[in-house]
Order: sequence, then structure tokens, then C-alpha cells
Amino acid sequence: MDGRDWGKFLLPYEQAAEELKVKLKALRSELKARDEYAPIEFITGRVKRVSSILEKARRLSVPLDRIEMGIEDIAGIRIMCQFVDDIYRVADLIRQRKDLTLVYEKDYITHYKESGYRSYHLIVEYPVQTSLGSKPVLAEIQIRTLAMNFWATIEHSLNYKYRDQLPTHVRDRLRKAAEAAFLLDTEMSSIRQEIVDAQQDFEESSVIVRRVLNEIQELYFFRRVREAAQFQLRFNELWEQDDVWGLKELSLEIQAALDRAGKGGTS
Ligand SMILES: Nc1nc2c(ncn2[C@@H]2O[C@H](COP(=O)(O)OP(=O)(O)OP(=O)(O)O)[C@@H](O)[C@H]2O)c(=O)[nH]1
Ligand SMILES: Nc1ncnc2c1ncn2[C@@H]1O[C@H](COP(=O)(O)OP(=O)(O)OP(=O)(O)O)[C@@H](O)[C@H]1O
Repeated sequence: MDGRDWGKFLLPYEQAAEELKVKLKALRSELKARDEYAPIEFITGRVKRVSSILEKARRLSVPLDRIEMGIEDIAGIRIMCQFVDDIYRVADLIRQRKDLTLVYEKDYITHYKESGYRSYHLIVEYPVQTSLGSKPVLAEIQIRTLAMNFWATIEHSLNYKYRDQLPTHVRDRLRKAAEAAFLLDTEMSSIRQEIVDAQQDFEESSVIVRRVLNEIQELYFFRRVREAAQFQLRFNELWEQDDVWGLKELSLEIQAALDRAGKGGTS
């Protein structure tokens, strides 16, 4: 080793990883408590092992006295989401935070890596409050879907097991598996969109149904009983046929009848 007190060196990174994890978990709970859809599924965090820091410093030719600036993921946070859209929403929420500063971002979703790796990375500077004052440390926040995480976890352990010497045919199959995982993400997103659209249609049709019924009540109020009863019959038919467009047209007709009634016209 290089004589450095690694225990002391890693303290602010441990604090940063812990605090970021707690804060992001709080964000998830807060969104849920507000009854909003929580785009975060779960969060993990870790501090890089000393052997891994030294190996990375050697690989990236970072001198040991420049590790703090040269290695950005000594403190690492990972956020898992259900859908690809959620990743961008979480990234936005993090960008808006006042307790950290964004240094730069890497979109490995649009620009996925040669291996097939996909994730969104934010490199942030987080000020840790120590007994000696505020100490800014770099941290890496990886945001990915459950499918991306599944792929990356297995690929990482295979690479570890085979010491980065994976045979070409295995690399090819891993690339194909990454495509399949992304296809799964795309398919799940489109199923979700269909559900959201169906919910919107349902909400729209409940609004129009309530409007027509209120308008018919108003006609009764103006004692336009015959007219109101005719509109009621047409409403029943359209409602049974689930004809939202027809209900909208009917609403316009009733509004015209209400206008006439308000001006004292005859039915
Ligand atoms: N499983 C897996 N993880 C990856 C891959 N590429 C990047 N990562 C993860 O993303 C982190 C940052 O990767 P990069 O953005 O390439 O950053 P880097 O620090 O310049 O380089 P490396 O950490 O050496 O890859 C890595 O430490 C891994 O945790 C990959 O191909 N497979
Ligand atoms: N930002 C992160 N958040 C949470 N866990 C992480 C993060 N980055 C890596 N890990 C996990 O930490 C464990 C140890 O990995 P390690 O720190 O050696 O790094 P790596 O990021 O895969 O590699 P590299 O040395 O290329 O940066 C692995 O299980 C890895 O998936």
C-alpha cells in the first residue's frame, strides 16, 4: 500500500453514500405520501473497495494524489426504476436539488456502450459536513430500469468471474441479451401508455356524462319536461353504446335548448 490512511480517506465518501441514499429514499416516500406515482423502485449505494480504487487508478493512469478528482465513483448510488421514462424524471428531480451540484451526465441509454450496457449516470459534487468543516466529494448516481439492472448485474459478475476475458461468442450473446432487455423495457412502456390513455378516456367520459345529466336536470328546472325527457332517452341510448362523441354533441344541443329556455322560448 502507499502509506495512506484509507480508513480516514474513505470516511467522507461513506458519509456521502449514506446521506444520499437516505435523502433519495426520503424523496421516494414523499412522492408516495403525496399519492403521486413514485418513479423510484429501490436504491442501493456502496463505497468502492480500496483494491478496486487502486486497480482503477492504475488502469486510468490517475496518480494516487489525484484520486479524489480522478476517480468519480468512490461513492456510488444506484437508483432502480420501473420504466425508461422514470429514469429521466428521476434525473430531473436530482438536477433540481440544492444540496448537491451536478458536475456532468452520461446518457448510456441513447448512447449505449459497446458491451450493451445501458444506464443514465450523473456525476455530482456533494458537500459532506465534517467536524473540520464542509468537504465536497464526488459521487456517481446511476439510474436504470429493473431490466437494465438485471443485465448489468449478470454481466458484471460474468466479467468478474472470467477476469474481463469473456470469449467473443459470450460477448456477442450478452450484447443480444442487452437488446432483448431493452425490448422488454420498450414493450412494458407501451403497455403502460395504453393503460394511461384508457384511464384518460375513462375520466373524460365520466366528465361528459356528469355534464349531460346536470344539463338535463336544469331543463327540468325550467319546466321543459317534454324536451328533458326526450334528451334523457337519447342520453340512455348513447350511454349504453359508450358513444362519448355522441354525448358531446348531445351536450351542445341541450345547451342550446337551455339558452332558449333562459330567454323564455317555448319547447
Ligand atoms: N455491468 C457493467 N457496468 C458498466 C459497464 N460500463 C460501465 N459500467 C458501470 O458504470 C460505471 C462507470 O462507467 P464509465 O462511465 O464507463 O466510467 P469510467 O469510470 O470512465 O470507466 P470504468 O469504470 O472503467 O468503466 C462503471 O464503474 C460500472 O459500474 C458495462 O459494460 N457493464
Ligand atoms: N454507482 C453505484 N452504486 C451502487 N453500486 C455500484 C455503483 N457502481 C458500482 N456498484 C457496484 O459495486 C460493486 C463493486 O464494484 P466496483 O466498485 O469494483 O466497480 P465497478 O463500478 O463495476 O467497476 P470500475 O472499477 O470499472 O468502476 C459491484 O457490485 C457494482 O455493481
